[in-house]
Amino acid sequence: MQRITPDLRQPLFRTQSTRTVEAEAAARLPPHTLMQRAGAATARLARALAPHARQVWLACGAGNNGGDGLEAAALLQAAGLPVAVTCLTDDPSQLPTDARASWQRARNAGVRFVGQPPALGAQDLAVDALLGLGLTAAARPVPPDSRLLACLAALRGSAATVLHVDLPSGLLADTGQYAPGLEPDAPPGRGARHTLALLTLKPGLFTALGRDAAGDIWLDTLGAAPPTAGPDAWLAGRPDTPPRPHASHKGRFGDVAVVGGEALAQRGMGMTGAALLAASAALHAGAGRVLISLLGDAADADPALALQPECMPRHFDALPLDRATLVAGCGGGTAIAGVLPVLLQQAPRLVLDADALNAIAGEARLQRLLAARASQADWATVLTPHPLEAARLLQCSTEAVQADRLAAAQALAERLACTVVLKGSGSVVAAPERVPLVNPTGNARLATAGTGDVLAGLLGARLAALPPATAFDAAAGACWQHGQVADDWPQERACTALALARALTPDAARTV
Ligand SMILES: NC(=O)C1=CN([C@@H]2O[C@H](COP(=O)(O)OP(=O)(O)OC[C@H]3O[C@@H](n4cnc5c(N)ncnc54)[C@H](OP(=O)(O)O)[C@@H]3O)[C@@H](O)[C@H]2O)[C@@H](O)CC1
Ligand SMILES: [K+]
Repeated sequence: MQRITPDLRQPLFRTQSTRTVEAEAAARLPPHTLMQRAGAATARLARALAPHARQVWLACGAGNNGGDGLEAAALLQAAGLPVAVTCLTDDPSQLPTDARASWQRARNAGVRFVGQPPALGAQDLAVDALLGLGLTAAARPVPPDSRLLACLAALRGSAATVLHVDLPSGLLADTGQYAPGLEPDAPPGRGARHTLALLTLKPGLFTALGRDAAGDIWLDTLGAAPPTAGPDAWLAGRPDTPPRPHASHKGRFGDVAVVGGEALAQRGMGMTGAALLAASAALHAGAGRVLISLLGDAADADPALALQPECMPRHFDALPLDRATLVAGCGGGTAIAGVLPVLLQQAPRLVLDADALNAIAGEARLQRLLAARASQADWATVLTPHPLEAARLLQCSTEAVQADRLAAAQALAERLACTVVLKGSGSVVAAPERVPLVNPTGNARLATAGTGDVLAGLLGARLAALPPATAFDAAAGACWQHGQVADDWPQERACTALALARALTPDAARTV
């Protein structure tokens, strides 16, 4: 069993791939072995998480996830713990074969079966074995049974430590969304939350609503052989940032040019701050030189630029498009559309964010110019949409993007032939013909204006540095570093976008 941390890259498998792993393992082992191993791993972690529990309550569903819970209940009872089980079926003949055997073992061990969830205190432990990999998203004609809903509400609101077996019940393994009718309808309880993933890690644990539902994640492969097929996605690990040689000069770390920051005078909505944040991030992340080209009359940016004298203002026409890494769109307003055709056709390394994405979504010609970049050898293009911007580009709703974030990011990457960072909880990095990646770092402190601009600037710096990173690796590294700085942020200090930009370093070290 291992605890999952952001440092190590991990393979992720969707439901279908996990089913293959399960079938291959089950075929090699005596009957019931996998469930016994799953129950033993659950019992072991349960005891480690709540060594002083006065009560251990296990909520067990009517499938094999429930079987894992029943198996754990038998072992915990045998170890002398005060165990109570609520089982969603009163008739064991309704259980699948393995789960039926575990039900019998729990009975034989003397486990107490209770109809209703018991009251639990903060030192107690609840084990969630209601629904796992067998959960389906299809809407059901009959509403979920009231005992299931009561158990889910008790688990979710519990003050006790909760250990979810394989998946938090109700959460879909592939997407990190809840199945219809099983969404939480109250704020979560204050107890610690853990998930013990079995056989494989599933992408839904790490993106969309999965992070909040799952808490700390553990993996037990149950001794199953690694899957023969490659993973469906990767959980990113700490990026490999090469050390900077002593004999360095600024040319080695590249020029980043930020284009955006529509002036207040343009439409009465000043957005120069966004471009300045991206520029500051690029500078602190180690770009050799940072140029900034503001759109429109930049007079209102002068005081801010004076505070960051390392950033060099440039007219758009004076930018070295062929040599610099361009970060375009941060606070770009409508003015960005005017310079996009030139950027798309002349800038070999390009990060497109915010209003640049909105402009592209609204103009077929810009989409064609974007897709055409793929035919240029060694050109790199990264898009950094949040879910609404991705929805505009895909011409669908935000809900459709969030319903399967991995699939949406991949679809966008294939359609526009570039690297895509779909931002949000568990940012997804996708590129044509690459296995997508989910970022494990970051937290809700990043949900504040300007942090997206910081990410774009950081990405620009990673793309500009030598030795050259691929667009995919630069994007993955930037997401990881951006989130890690927020994860290391001192509790008592406000995490504003500017402070975040200034906490970046060239080597992804912890510096806050
Ligand atoms: N086999 C093995 O050896 C091993 C299996 N393992 C374990 O088995 C788990 C998978 O077990 P599984 O396939 O039996 O499905 P499971 O997650 O228990 O769910 C089935 C239940 O869900 C219900 N249900 C479905 N959708 C629903 C909805 N929308 N809304 C409401 N209810 C819904 C469905 O209801 P039904 O369709 O029958 O009405 C049925 O009652 C896996 O996660 C791991 O823990 C591991 O121990 C390794 C060894
Ligand atoms: K579960």
